[in-house]
Amino acid sequence: MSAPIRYYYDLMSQPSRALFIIFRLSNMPFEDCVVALRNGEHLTEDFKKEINRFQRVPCIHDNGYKLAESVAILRYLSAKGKIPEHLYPKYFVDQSRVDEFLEWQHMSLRLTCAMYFRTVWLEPLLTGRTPSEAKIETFRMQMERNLDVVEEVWLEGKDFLTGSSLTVADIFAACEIEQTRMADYDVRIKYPKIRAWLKRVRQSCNPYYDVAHEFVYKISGTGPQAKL
Ligand SMILES: N[C@@H](CCC(=O)N[C@@H](CS)C(=O)NCC(=O)O)C(=O)O
Repeated sequence: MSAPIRYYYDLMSQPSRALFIIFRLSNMPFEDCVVALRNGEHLTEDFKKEINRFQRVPCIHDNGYKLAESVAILRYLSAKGKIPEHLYPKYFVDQSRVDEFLEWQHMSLRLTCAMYFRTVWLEPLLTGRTPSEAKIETFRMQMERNLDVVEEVWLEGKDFLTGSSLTVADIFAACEIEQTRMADYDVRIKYPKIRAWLKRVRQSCNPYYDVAHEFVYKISGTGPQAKL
């Protein structure tokens, strides 16, 4: 029997949380390798040489094979039979619908939610400088253009992003949207479909969803009951 994969992650990172939840739902054993981004643990030469040449999380080591990029990791483990079909379909047509979302989200939902989070929460913390209202507004508008697409296109007439049941697409998306809580953004106010969908995603993924988001809840001061 081969050793479990080594999973390098930080639950402050959206794609790290998504894979964490997916691995747990898949009953896939992994060796916990927590990387504290806030302490710069990924910025050392050792990390670059031994763990991930891109100096980011998430990444895995599978019996010496090193792989980064959350979506590549997901596809690799699915090809190895580690991810159940209901989460990431094997039939190419169904799979392509999930892939469509995974490709779409990188430069739209992920980019703009992450930029909003960075501008409102992370950069002030790192630099001590407060962003201007105009800058916050620009990033909020860019993010909301993509939240509009989730609300009006992806969630049009269905309970989950790609159909009637939960897939990895929902998990990746929810983790990106949850990140904005830490920047005091409440997605529930403008987006009733997203609000109801997030509840479904959380229910379908718990207890792992709440475990993965513990830190997000704590930082945002919004406990599980008060939220979504
Ligand atoms: N496209 C990559 C994104 C990875 C990524 O941006 N990771 C961030 C955390 S969410 C990171 O490690 N940042 C550290 C840094 O940039 O210094 C994926 O999906 O895995």
